[in-house]
Amino acid sequence: MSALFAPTVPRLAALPPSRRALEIPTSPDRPVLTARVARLRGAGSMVRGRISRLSVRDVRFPTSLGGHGSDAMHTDPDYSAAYVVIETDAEDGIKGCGITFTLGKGTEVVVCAVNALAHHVLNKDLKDIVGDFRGFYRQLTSDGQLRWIGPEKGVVHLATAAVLNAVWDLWAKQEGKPVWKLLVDMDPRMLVSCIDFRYITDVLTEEDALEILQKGQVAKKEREKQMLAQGYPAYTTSCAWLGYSDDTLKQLCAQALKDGWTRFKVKVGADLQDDVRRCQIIRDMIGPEKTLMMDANQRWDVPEAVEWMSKLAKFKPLWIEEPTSPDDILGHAAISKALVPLGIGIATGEQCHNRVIFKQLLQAKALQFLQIDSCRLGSVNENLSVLLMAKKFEIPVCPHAGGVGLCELVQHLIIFDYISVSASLKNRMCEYVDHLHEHFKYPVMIQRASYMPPKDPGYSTEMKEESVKKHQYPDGEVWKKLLAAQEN
Ligand SMILES: C[C@H](O)[C@@H](O)[C@@H](O)[C@H](O)C(=O)O
Ligand SMILES: [Mg+2]
Repeated sequence: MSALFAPTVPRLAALPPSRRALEIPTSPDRPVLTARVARLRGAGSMVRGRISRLSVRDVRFPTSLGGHGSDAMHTDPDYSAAYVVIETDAEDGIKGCGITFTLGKGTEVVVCAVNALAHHVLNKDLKDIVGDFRGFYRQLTSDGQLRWIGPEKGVVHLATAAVLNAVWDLWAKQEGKPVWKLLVDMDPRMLVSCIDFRYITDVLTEEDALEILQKGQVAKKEREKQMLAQGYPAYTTSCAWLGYSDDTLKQLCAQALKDGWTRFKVKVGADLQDDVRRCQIIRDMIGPEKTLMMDANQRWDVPEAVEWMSKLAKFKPLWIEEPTSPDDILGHAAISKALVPLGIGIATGEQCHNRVIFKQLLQAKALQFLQIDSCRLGSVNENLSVLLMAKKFEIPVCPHAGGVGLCELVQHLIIFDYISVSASLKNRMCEYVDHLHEHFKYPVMIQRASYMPPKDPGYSTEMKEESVKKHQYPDGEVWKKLLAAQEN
């Protein structure tokens, strides 16, 4: 269902001045706002226009019909997105598109949350937003009424990500650069000004962040060239969804090997005997040298995770992903302590609420591979803080991708990370899943099992209008047919 927001009179205008002050969460550093805007202008920035319109649509793909995306906890996922488009009055016709990844019915709840946040964006000058991005991020995440159903977690945070992803897309399009390049070229002080450091200054201060980013400037040009020539290494999850038959698994694995893939992820966690059989098939097919990862999608309690993985250790997995609840930091630490001696690392992050939980996972030595997600955290802004914390703790970042659009988005973050932050490819790779790219205007490009840096301006978030129309729920052609068939 589509919800459209025409320009409205700002809600604040109706309030007496005394209340207005209460309604606007002040930016931590509003006094330097003008300095930042000046810096933007000084950098020859092209930023322009006032946000005049925001629309959000519920777009769903019936992936559950083929068992695609299935795991031990999500047995029938319909890959979906709350798809946000923002427009400005700048008359250049450029729109910012943002998504957040959801599953089926969850989308309608996220769409409501985007609508509830829309007034923070409407009638704002893009220049003011990006000139004080930290302040704007905090305005969205500190809404005095909406933060009660977060804060910075769950539905309201997914919605924040969709909105901010659209802002980043708009900004990068206006600058004529892909987001990764916008970030790589950005002055480190400006990058730092996009991050909300609240709650993480015990491990990462603004000064620490600046120092990391300044060090990252060294040999940056060479790393950029390297990325453009070779791309960022990827692994595939496409062969081994839990709902696939052994025949499908074998067929897809054979094809992936032919296509040059060397790193594979298999879903586990529902039934031990099934896991043993499927892991044996895949290990036999890929041989002892290629990399295998396992993903339990939060299925186990802590002792169960250790016991189960001890039985799968013979298949030499590099990591077990989400062995238990994503909120259980100490549980992850305990599992890590038990499994690292067996050569198995812990990976987690696709359902990690925010930078605070990532901070604690790092502090507690609860993970060996950190999986950022472009749509679960508060967009580029919050992801920047996590990339910098991971660098400080020297933990490799291996982003979560797949779903619908996650590969398109996260490639920008990890390419930036390599060029400007980590400067390392050791133990690093980005997830790839071969679904639904055809619905995007600027789909990812994979060559030799690597992500080739996107060249089109923006965040690669724009979907093809005909795909959106067809898959909108429940009125799109695809869903009308499916729903009618269900009734008969
Ligand atoms: C429901 C989804 O497909 C998940 O299974 C998927 O994101 C997965 O955890 C992954 O790591 O790719
Ligand atoms: Mg996973």
